[in-house]
Amino acid sequence: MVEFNSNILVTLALLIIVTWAWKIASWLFFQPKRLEWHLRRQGLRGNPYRLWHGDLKDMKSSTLETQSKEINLHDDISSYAVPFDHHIIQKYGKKSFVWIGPIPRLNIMDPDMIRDILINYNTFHKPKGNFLLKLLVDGLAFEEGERWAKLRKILNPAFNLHKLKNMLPAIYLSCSEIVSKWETLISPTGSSEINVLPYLAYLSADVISRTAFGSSYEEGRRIFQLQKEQIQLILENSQSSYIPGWRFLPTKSNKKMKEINREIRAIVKDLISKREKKLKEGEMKTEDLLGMLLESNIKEIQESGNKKDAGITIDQVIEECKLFYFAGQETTSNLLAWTMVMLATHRNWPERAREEVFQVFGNNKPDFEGLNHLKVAIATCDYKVTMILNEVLRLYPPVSMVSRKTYETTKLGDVTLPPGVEHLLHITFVHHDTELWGDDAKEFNPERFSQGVAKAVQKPNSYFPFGLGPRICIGQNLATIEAKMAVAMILQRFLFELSPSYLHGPQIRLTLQPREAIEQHGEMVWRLKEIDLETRAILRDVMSSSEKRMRVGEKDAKDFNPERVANAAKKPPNSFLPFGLGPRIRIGQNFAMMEAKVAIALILQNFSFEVSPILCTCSSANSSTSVWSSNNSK
Ligand code: HEM
Repeated sequence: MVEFNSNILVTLALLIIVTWAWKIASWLFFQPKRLEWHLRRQGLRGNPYRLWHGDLKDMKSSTLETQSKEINLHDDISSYAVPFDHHIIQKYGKKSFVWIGPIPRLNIMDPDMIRDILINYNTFHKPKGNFLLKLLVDGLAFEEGERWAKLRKILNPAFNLHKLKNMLPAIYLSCSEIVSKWETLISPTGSSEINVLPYLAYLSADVISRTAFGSSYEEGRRIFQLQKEQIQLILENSQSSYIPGWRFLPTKSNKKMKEINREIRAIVKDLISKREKKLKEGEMKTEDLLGMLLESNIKEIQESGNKKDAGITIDQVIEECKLFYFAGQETTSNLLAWTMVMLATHRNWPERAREEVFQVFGNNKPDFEGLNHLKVAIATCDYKVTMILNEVLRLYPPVSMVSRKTYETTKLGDVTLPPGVEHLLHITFVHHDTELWGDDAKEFNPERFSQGVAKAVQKPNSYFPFGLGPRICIGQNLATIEAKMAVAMILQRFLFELSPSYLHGPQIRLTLQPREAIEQHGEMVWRLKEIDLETRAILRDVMSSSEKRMRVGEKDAKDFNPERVANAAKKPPNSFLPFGLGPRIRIGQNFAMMEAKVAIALILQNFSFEVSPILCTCSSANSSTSVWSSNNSK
């Protein structure tokens, strides 16, 4: 009997071992080989499958090698930020694939395919099984099918543009805190070098804290810090190959990640219960995301006739709140960081946008009483600032790629995909494609959006910084309002330029970030110069009078006649070149002009002056001393 039992046990153990061995062999070898055969048969190309790692090792080394170097602002960022995929596309063409371990991932850059994939969200799913990412966030962004539809229905009302306008005071407070802080950091001489990155990160975390929880940044601070730590751990883990079951092992980093997750959940839970208590006591209006989410949830339950599974549980509410932080913080702060880089290096654009900001905001700081005006201002401050933000989102899309996976045989264009293939929709590559955007695709030119997004694109679906279709970013309006408000308030108060120590090198760590943000030790510094109220008024006048000057004709070439410069465009090309010409034109041109305009305007406002009789105009520049006699005109 004992012998019989032990025979059964041995057979069972053997059976289990053989089954697992077969599963592992299939997962590591037979399945990838079968998928490869299907793809190659249909004209798709990529590296031959290499056991377990696929292309992961090459991907890691090519990223490290490429990103150890610095690039110029005008260089192509696609080959820098996503070097391996870029290399594969160059080598095998647009119909190519990359091996993510044993899984082939197609490179998708065709706008029609992008539409087909993102519209058919029930066929093309978000790849599941990324446990590490799930530790960081879960909820709407990772749900599928009916669960996703139910959640989206409950969450949608909270992100409605009309409701978001009620959050303007909260967003204003966050922006105001940052610009006031910068004002205090600026030295009495009026200009200072400030590392703006931490402030931009603070700003978008603060906006989420205030709009989601109606509380200050301080209360949400811990969540923000913990999520940053979690992202770091996840990135470290995701760089090694995936091993099934690894997550259950009590490794140091697995334990740390679970601990962080528990702490974040506890903080959010506490915030929610305080919120619910206040709601019950009728103390607080429901004008924050959490309040609206809870309200919308109650409505959903009531409309379903109080069905048990209608609405969402407290655990799901916690996940959504974590998701707001995750999805909204880094994305928006990177949008702002790239906007500042672009404005600092394309000086005519801040001037043009500043003019618009002065027109809608006036010279005064917007304050609480002026919030109604602010609502109108933000809605109308819609031209140049929006053009700039659209162009930044095109060139530096914070979410630079989205992925999908098919779990059944699916047709995509002229290819039939076997189940198990992933798709990477390269937002950056599509946004930089000269076939879709013209020869200047890689240049910063907000003008292309002057007639709106629909007219800027040559082919539909070639611009999708917020995704497309039913799963388009739910926070798009919130991010846009925050970015507009922040850019407007920064332009209204500061002139800025990049510090010479800035190193350009956009890299993807979940989002597309400046190199400094990743290296953490580097600094993305701007030389900020505060524009005081008086100067703002002068600046505004200088700007509007420049329009009048444009209409004036020319006089004799040797006379001092500033009016002629306004007509320089009518002169033969290249006959006015005080800052040089071509690609090496002085980078500081606009900054110098702005500074000179402000200085001259202030001098003219405060002094009348004349050249002293002792000034000798024919002596050499080195030996002569310019002397003015001035009278304070006040
Ligand atoms: C500049 C800022 C932002 C950018 C560029 C951005 C980009 C995107 C993109 C491309 C997607 C689609 C992902 C996919 O299809 O796989 C997405 C989805 C999402 N975003 Fe954003 N986002 C931004 C800000 C925000 C903010 C502020 C929030 C919330 C507070 C947010 C919440 C979400 C959520 C919840 C989803 C998932 C939607 C769903 O699956 O139904 N995002 N975002």
